[in-house]
Amino acid sequence: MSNNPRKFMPVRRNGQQNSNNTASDNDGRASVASTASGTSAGSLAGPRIPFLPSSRSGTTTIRNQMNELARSRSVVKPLATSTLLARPVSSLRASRSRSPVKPPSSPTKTRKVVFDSPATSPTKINARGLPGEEDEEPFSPSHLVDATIISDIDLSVDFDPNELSRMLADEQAREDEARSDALDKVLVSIRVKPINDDEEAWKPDTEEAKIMIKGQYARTTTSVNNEYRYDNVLAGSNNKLAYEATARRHVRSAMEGFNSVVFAYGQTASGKTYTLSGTDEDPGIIPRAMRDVFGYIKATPGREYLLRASYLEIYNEQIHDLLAPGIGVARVPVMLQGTGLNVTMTPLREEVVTSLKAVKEVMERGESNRRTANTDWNERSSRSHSVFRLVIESRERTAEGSTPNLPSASSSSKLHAPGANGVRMSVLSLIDLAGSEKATSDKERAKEGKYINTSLLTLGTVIGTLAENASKGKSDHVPFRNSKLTRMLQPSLSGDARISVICTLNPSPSAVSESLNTLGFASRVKRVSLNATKKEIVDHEALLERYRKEIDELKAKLREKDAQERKVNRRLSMREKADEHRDKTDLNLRLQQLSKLILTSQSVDLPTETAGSPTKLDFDLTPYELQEELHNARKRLEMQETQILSLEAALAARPALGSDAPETEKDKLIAELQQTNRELTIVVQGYEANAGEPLVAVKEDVEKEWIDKLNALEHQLEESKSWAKEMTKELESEKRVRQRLEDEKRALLSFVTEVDVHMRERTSYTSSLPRLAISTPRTSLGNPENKQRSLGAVLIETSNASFGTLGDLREVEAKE
Ligand SMILES: Nc1ncnc2c1ncn2[C@@H]1O[C@H](COP(=O)(O)OP(=O)(O)OP(=O)(O)O)[C@@H](O)[C@H]1O
Repeated sequence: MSNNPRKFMPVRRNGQQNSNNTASDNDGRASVASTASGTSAGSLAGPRIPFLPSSRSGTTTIRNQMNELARSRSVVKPLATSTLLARPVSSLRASRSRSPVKPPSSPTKTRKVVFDSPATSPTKINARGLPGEEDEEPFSPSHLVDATIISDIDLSVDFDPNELSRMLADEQAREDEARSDALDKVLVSIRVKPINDDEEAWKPDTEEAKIMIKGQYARTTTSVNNEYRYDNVLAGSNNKLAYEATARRHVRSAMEGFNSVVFAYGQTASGKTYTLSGTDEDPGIIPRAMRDVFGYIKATPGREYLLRASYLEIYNEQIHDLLAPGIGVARVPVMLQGTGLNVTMTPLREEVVTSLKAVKEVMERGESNRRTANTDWNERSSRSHSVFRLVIESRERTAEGSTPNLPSASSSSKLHAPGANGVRMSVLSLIDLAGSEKATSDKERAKEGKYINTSLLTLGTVIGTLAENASKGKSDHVPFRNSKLTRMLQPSLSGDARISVICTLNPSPSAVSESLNTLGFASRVKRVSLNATKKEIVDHEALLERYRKEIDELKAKLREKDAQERKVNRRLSMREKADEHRDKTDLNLRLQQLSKLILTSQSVDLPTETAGSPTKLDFDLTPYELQEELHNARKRLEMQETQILSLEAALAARPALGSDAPETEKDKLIAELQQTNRELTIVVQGYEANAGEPLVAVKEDVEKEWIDKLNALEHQLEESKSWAKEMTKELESEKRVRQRLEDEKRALLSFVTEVDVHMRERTSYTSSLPRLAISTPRTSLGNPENKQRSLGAVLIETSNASFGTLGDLREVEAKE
């Protein structure tokens, strides 16, 4: 389990873990991973329980808590999504109104109902799952998990509280769709920007989906119509509501195989960008749409998907690929080719995206390219049309086609036979149009304004003609070719897409005439008829199919190699064995890379947050924390792998240039290829640097450890050296003392010898004299030898007394 990063759930460090409803924001995010994977795992492969080390007693409690939480989710989540949806909407509404979802007084009580109260339990339990007081309805097993008893604690901490209502809204939308075929018309919504000024010229009625101009301002216009009705009229700043009302259905349609277009139209500063992009706190249509795309994949186990994103802008009637290499004007402009429904853009870079994070990265890159094109990018952004496109390829999953590193046994039974269906391909286009504006005296602005107004005017004319044709059954010429914008939108506007238009309005009295224009455009768009159909494309056109084929081939090759390996009596040299091993590793690597590009409900990860991993390994981390580090590192590597593959895919998808193509075209292509090559090199270098990062970290740590040790040893050495110096000094002084003593000894000996000689001479002289009657006591001096000795001893003692070194002298003598 720990080998598969997707199955690993990161948990905060330092013993913090998700705990009930007191979890912090960060905990909430961490548990998104578990909830998201837990949901799909619950339906296909059982609940995923995070890796937790069993040896550490401190974490055992955490593990128990987590496991309990996982068990509770495995019971509650599938029912919270699928079972609730399976019930009629009306009954759900009834049950919600009877007993609204409330936080329980004690979190453990609700869980007890799920796990500890078997049907035989004599305890009476009420509909809220609490023992004791009874409700009117007696407890029955069918109430075990129900909308009425699911409390917040049973949902993950990050569970969107409006998820249920969104599902209900979905159901409602589905019913609406089936009833009125609403998506065969353009969905037209008006969004009125809130202004601080009390004075507003317009009065939106969101309930009735109409907007009225206030009396005093109506008189100032030539319009006879003072009230306008649309599919939606929105006021306020809530982007979530705006998304749900205007774009959600279209995103789902795109996932189901219909081309879908959502665009915002309106005067400058009326709120188009706010509606499409939103803010960090309240994301707009594009980020919400992307989240729903991945949510849809997650909720659709029967299909597999390949997503490709592109981002472009139309500025001064030129299309710029915001993801293409080159900067600003150096970038090769995108050309529109083909006619009618077959208009294509080339060269246009499409990048395979496998996660929300990757989509965000693509968008940010696009924005930054936009910025480099013009220092005053903010100004420019409002003066160019920007188009974010997501190509969605999908097909039914087959048992063979299930991703290789996932457990297919449990899911294969749900899958269809191979080749049952072709590949569906659709494009979701999210367009932020430039703001329409009045004439200006500034030359540059006037030029931009001319282009903007030309394209918007052409859009209006095209829409008007289409509306006329539709309502009067005519087939008048539609001037699509008069602007790049309308030409690009031709396939969609011709009916082959589901379209939602959000017309943004500045309610200020000073903008009444612009607002009337916008409402006029909205009314015309409303009359356009659409007839979008699902498209199944031939195999070789779909990247998904190409990848799938390659995957199948790789698998076949691997099987063949395995079979060969098993053959008996197969003798291989070491070199052959190494080659074979390397071949297999390469095949496996490519297989894994391709498999990652194909998204399935199991592989999609909704949470986007990945905590930045520290670059150094801390050996004091617990095994669990190290596992977390590893997980983060793997995620980073995966992202880079995907980036490499996206670039490869972009290369593969590049249209081949015919041999008769003009030289300039060839040069352009070569320049582009060189740039792509450079990018690939940079990414690969980054990848390699990252891949080596753990090693670098280990090396740094080991080095640090050894440097510390070395310093300690050097210190020790210094101490020893100074000790040795001291010793040498002492020895020197000892030596000097010894020398002095020897000199003294020698002097003393010669003195003694001299004295002895002198004494002997004196004795012989005395003995030659006539004997004196001197009475000498009979002591030791009676013996001449003793006499001599005693004198020597006396002298020596005298000399010792004067030098005080007799002991030393004796010692030296003894040694000698
Ligand atoms: N519904 C809204 N709620 C709150 N603020 C809004 C809303 N609509 C627009 N705004 C604010 O009004 C300002 C202008 O909005 P925005 O940039 O979205 O206009 P725009 O139509 O995209 O302009 P342009 O055509 O020049 O690009 C921004 O500061 C934005 O935050």
